[in-house]
Amino acid sequence: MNKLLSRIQRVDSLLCVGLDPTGEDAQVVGRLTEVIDQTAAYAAAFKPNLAFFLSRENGVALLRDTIQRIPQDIPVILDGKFGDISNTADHYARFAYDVVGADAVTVNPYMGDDAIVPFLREGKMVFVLAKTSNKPTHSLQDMALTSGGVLSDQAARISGKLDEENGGVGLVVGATQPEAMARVRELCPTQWFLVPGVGAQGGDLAATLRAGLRPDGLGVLINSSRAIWQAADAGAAAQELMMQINEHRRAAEPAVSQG
Ligand SMILES: O=c1ccn([C@@H]2O[C@H](COP(=O)(O)O)[C@@H](O)[C@H]2O)c(=O)[nH]1
Repeated sequence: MNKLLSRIQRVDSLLCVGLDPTGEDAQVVGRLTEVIDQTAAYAAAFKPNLAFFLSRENGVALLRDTIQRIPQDIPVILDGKFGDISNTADHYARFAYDVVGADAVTVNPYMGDDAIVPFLREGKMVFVLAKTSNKPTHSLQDMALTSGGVLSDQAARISGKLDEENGGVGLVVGATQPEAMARVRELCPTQWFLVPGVGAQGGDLAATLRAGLRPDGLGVLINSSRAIWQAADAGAAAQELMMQINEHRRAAEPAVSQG
């Protein structure tokens, strides 16, 4: 958490650069290096998605080398959407933190706090899936609870409780449904949101920031993966998105932190 805050303050950015490497194995290391080097100046964090590494021969080594390439002061969120019984989750946590060197992970809360607790470690962050950016036909997240609200509210509450007890727990909230984000922000007024869904998925950046930003102008990390990876100039794409985010933050004055 401190690493994230320090980084955000140093670069005045809420941009998370997603690393979902596609393309031939022979080119991928070069492209990863290029994207990291060109975008690092604008990145509050990087988010490699585990699937894009595991789908390659030597994917774990590629992931570890990629994380090592990222400047040390930039937090790395490993998007693995982990979620299993605690004994197994403990091994996922060792993989994420000790084997590949991530600073944070994404976790699926379907199996309850059991699946999340093993990832709570001093100095690390856990982003719990709450309201994701996809819009499935049959959505568990939108199922009504007899107690009122929907199932994703319960994920938000679990993450809030764990954050109160341990610190370092945020949520994943997609940018594609700003009204849902406003609801999660109401339930979780202080926590950090990792926000995928702008760029390739078409999320509305302005509406997302209006709904998700905390009064201090912080609290959201806007992720973009394909739109940066596929850009002819990844650095320019990242800089442009960082500037757009900051314009919207500034427009949401008065309480915005200037860095
Ligand atoms: O709700 C979610 C949770 C995670 N993701 C992941 O974020 C990136 C988004 O990629 P784009 O290319 O910017 O669309 C990708 O790794 C997803 O698996 C998400 O999209 N939505």
